Amino acid sequence: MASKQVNYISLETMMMTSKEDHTQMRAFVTFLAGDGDYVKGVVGLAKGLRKAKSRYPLVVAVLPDVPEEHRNILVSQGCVVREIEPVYPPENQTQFAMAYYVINYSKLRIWEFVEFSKMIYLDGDIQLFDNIDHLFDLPDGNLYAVMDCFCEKTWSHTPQFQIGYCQQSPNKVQWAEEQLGPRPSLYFNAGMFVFEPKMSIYHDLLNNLKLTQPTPFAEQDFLNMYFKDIYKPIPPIYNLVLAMLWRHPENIELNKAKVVHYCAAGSKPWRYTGMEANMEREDIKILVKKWWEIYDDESLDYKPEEARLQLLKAALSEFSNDYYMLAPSAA
Ligand SMILES: O=c1ccn([C@@H]2O[C@H](COP(=O)(O)OP(=O)(O)O)[C@@H](O)[C@H]2O)c(=O)[nH]1
Ligand SMILES: OC[C@H]1O[C@H](O[C@@H]2[C@@H](O)[C@H](O)[C@@H](O)[C@H](O)[C@@H]2O)[C@H](O)[C@@H](O)[C@H]1O
Ligand SMILES: [Mn+2]
Repeated sequence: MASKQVNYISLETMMMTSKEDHTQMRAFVTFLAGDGDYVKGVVGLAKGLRKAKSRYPLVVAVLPDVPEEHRNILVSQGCVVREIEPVYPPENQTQFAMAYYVINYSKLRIWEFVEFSKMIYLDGDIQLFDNIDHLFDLPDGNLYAVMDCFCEKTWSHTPQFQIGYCQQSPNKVQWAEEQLGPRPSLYFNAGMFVFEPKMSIYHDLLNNLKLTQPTPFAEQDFLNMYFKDIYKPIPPIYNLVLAMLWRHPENIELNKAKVVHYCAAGSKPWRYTGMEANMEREDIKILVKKWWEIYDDESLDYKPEEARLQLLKAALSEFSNDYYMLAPSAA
């Protein structure tokens, strides 16, 4: 019996011929700036995506000031590291809600990652506790994100905060149109959003930025202005803004949260002390502990050989399906 000559084509060739059309390239993307401790957030995110068995890679858009050592840590965790140039807002006297928000405009560079047809942006202070790959299948042409909450004092500069209005509970305090003008459009938290990179949008974003007076929530305000006509809200389980736990508990089912956003003051797990307002809450302590369990779990570290094997298995199963369909029936 002649040995069955099997020509093992390269894994890369297999992947090139895989069913998934390469215009359907998809990835998660996050943003990292500075040489500080946010790199821990990104490592945690990479491990959380692995624990959730996501099919897609994590691209990290890094500013030039991210040190080689941090970039190597991210590569060792299976991340795709892409350096971007900073984006600055026009000259301004704005008091940003947080002084460092000025660097967050650099997030806009992710619209030029056009080798990907669809991406999900996640802040570095976000963690996944369930698989959200299905969000990549949301219809094209919209930007999908979770609605924010206006009740924290970081919003004290806004009319909605001053009258106690919040889009999360629109009937609690009515928005008086005659005095205040039209109700604000639905407003999303820019810590997580599903979007399609496109050069035409990228250039239009940067051109519009030059003409837009910066505001306290920096690029988040700008993105809400720019995408207000195509923004589509998705449920809070996809970006639990922690303040919702004490501001709108009726809107939250904590055990169903697939994505948690550690954006409340004092809630960054890698800096957590429990001293700031609301940080002594049991649910906050549990969420911080859950973040550390993933961060410290060595079984979730990236293992290149295992990753290649997974790729090979996926490619072989697709390839063999095609092969048996094409191969002559056995004699
Ligand atoms: O020194 C910093 C500050 C911010 N970021 C990135 O910018 C995102 C937005 O900032 P942050 O999450 O602190 O804003 P918040 O959601 O807490 O308002 C972070 O998640 C990080 O991805 C960073 O890499 N280094
Ligand atoms: O640079 C502006 C930032 O704006 C957002 O911050 C949050 C945070 O400040 C909370 O403390 C507020 O309560 C919340 O409403 C606000 O959205 C995004 O999460 C972040 O990625 C970034 O875009
Ligand atoms: Mn954040």
